[in-house]
Formats: sequence, structure tokens, C-alpha cells
Amino acid sequence: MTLAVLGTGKLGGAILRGWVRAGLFAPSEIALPARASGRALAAELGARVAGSNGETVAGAEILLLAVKPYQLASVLTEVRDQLPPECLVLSVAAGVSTTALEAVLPDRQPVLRVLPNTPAQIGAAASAFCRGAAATNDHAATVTRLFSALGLCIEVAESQMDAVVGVAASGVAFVYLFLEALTDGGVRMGLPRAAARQLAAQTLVGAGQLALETGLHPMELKDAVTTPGGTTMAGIAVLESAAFRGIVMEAVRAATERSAELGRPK
Ligand SMILES: NC(=O)C1=CN([C@@H]2O[C@H](COP(=O)(O)OP(=O)(O)OC[C@H]3O[C@@H](n4cnc5c(N)ncnc54)[C@H](O)[C@@H]3O)[C@@H](O)[C@H]2O)C=CC1
Ligand SMILES: O=C(O)[C@@H]1CCC=N1
Repeated sequence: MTLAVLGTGKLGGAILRGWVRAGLFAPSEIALPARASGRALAAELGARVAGSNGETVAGAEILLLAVKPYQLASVLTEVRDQLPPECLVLSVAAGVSTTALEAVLPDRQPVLRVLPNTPAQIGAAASAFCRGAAATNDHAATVTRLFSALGLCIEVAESQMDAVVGVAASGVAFVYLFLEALTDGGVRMGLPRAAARQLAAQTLVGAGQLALETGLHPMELKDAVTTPGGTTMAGIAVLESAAFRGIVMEAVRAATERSAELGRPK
């Protein structure tokens, strides 16, 4: 499959590195635009620098759009005449609906939205996608195959995509704040920084993996480490006195609402 990528920044780069690493696209099948970030990624991966955005999408079977939400309409307008009618358009922009994308594309262009997160580059993303009006089951199967190679990939209703941003796409940054805090807590209590960081990161990975693999409710997993009168409950009482869960839920709400805002016309 030939792939064109417009938007070769943090997320576009993470996805592309993940796909090349998983062997889904040979570097020779990937066309990137001749802008600084495109050239740098092409040099790193051995991909082709195509030239203008229009030249980049010409002949593509899949177009990955990873520019900022406010840039999407103008980039699509710029390339719509060179875009092959069968090309599957995948947008990862937060907030921008399939209807808004379809409005600037030729009729019946297959469009899907996907929201991955940056662990895509090591095959550990949490992604969700939804379909536009002309997307078929085959298109959905292609997206599932591409993004399952980068980690977990599920389909959701388009109305739920902003919440996916809150939980997973932005959520990954919330987890990094927690990781930093857990690490600093360890350093504060006398652990060397490198040891504290390794222990904290593996604790997050292990906790998530255990929840996924057992399917147990987080409270059951929490109860299994909570000895009556013990250490864990001493710490949980501190977190709860600062409404830890409430504040995390508010962060998810803020990110979800911001995603919806980004998609609204100015
Ligand atoms: N960073 C993340 O973790 C996530 C980002 N997203 C979405 O992914 C998209 C990209 O976000 P980031 O990678 O963080 O941004 P970024 O700023 O790192 O990348 C944007 C890229 O677009 C390129 N670009 C700008 N104007 C262009 C044009 N006219 N033609 C071609 N390329 C152009 C820039 O050179 C840059 O490389 C956004 O729409 C964001 O909502 C979605 C989920 C997670
Ligand atoms: O912060 C942002 O707007 C982008 C979208 C989701 C993650 N990063």
C-alpha cells in the first residue's frame, strides 16, 4: 500500500515510526512533503520526499493527516484535486468531525477519524476510530489492522471521540504527570532518581497490564494491595483528602470539552 503523510510532527512521526517498525509499510511506499519536518523524518526512515502537499498525495492509497486541527481544511483544499478518489483519508486531528472533513473533499471520498496516542511509536498506543459516511467495513478493517499494529484499537461512535481525547490522547500526558510525581516522591524519600524513575514507570506499566489481562475492576486490584492498617491505605487517605479521583475526572472533562471546542468553526 502506498502511504502519504501530511503532518510530520510529534504524532505523525510517532505513527510512522510505529508502522515502519512493525513492517506495515516499506520506506519506499511512503511519501512525505518537502518541508523541514518531512525531510527529517524521510531521512530517518528512508522514505521518499515528494515535494508539495499535492505531489505528496498523488497516487496515494492511504493519506494520513496529522496537521493541527485549524490547518486541516486548508491542507485538504490544497490537495483535493490531486487526491485519488479511492484514497482512504485518515485524520488524527482532535475535534474535527468526519462531516467537516467530507465538506472539503470530493463526494464519496472514504474518510475515517482515528485518535491514537504517542506510545504508538513503540507499539503500545491506545487508539479509537470512527467512520465517515463513505467508509466501508473494508476501510474499517484496514484501519483496525494498521492501528492494532501500534497497540490497542477499538471503534467508537463519533459522538464519543472527544472523550477518547480526554482519556487516551491527552490522558497519556496526565499519566506522565503522575509518573513524575511518583518518581519525585521516591527521590524525596531517599531513592536514587534513576531507580525511582524505573520503579515508578514499571509500576504504571504493570498496573495497566494487570488490569487489561485480568479484566478485574481497579478497586479489586487496589484491595489486593491494601492491608488493613497498612502502608497503602496510609497513602490512599492522603490522595483522597485532595480529591485525587475527582481532579483526574475534571482533567478528562476539560480535555474532552477542549477537543469539542477545537472542532467548532471560529
Ligand atoms: N500529539 C499527540 O499526542 C496527539 C495529537 N493529535 C492530533 O494530531 C495532530 C498533530 O499534532 P502534533 O503531532 O502534536 O502537532 P505537531 O505540531 O508536532 O505536528 C504538526 C505538523 O504539521 C506540519 N504542518 C504544518 N502546516 C502544514 C501544512 N500546511 N502542510 C503540511 N504539513 C504541515 C508541521 O510541519 C508539523 O510537522 C493534531 O491535529 C492533534 O490534534 C491527536 C492525538 C494525540
Ligand atoms: O493537546 C492536544 O491538543 C493534542 C490533541 C490530543 C493530544 N494532544
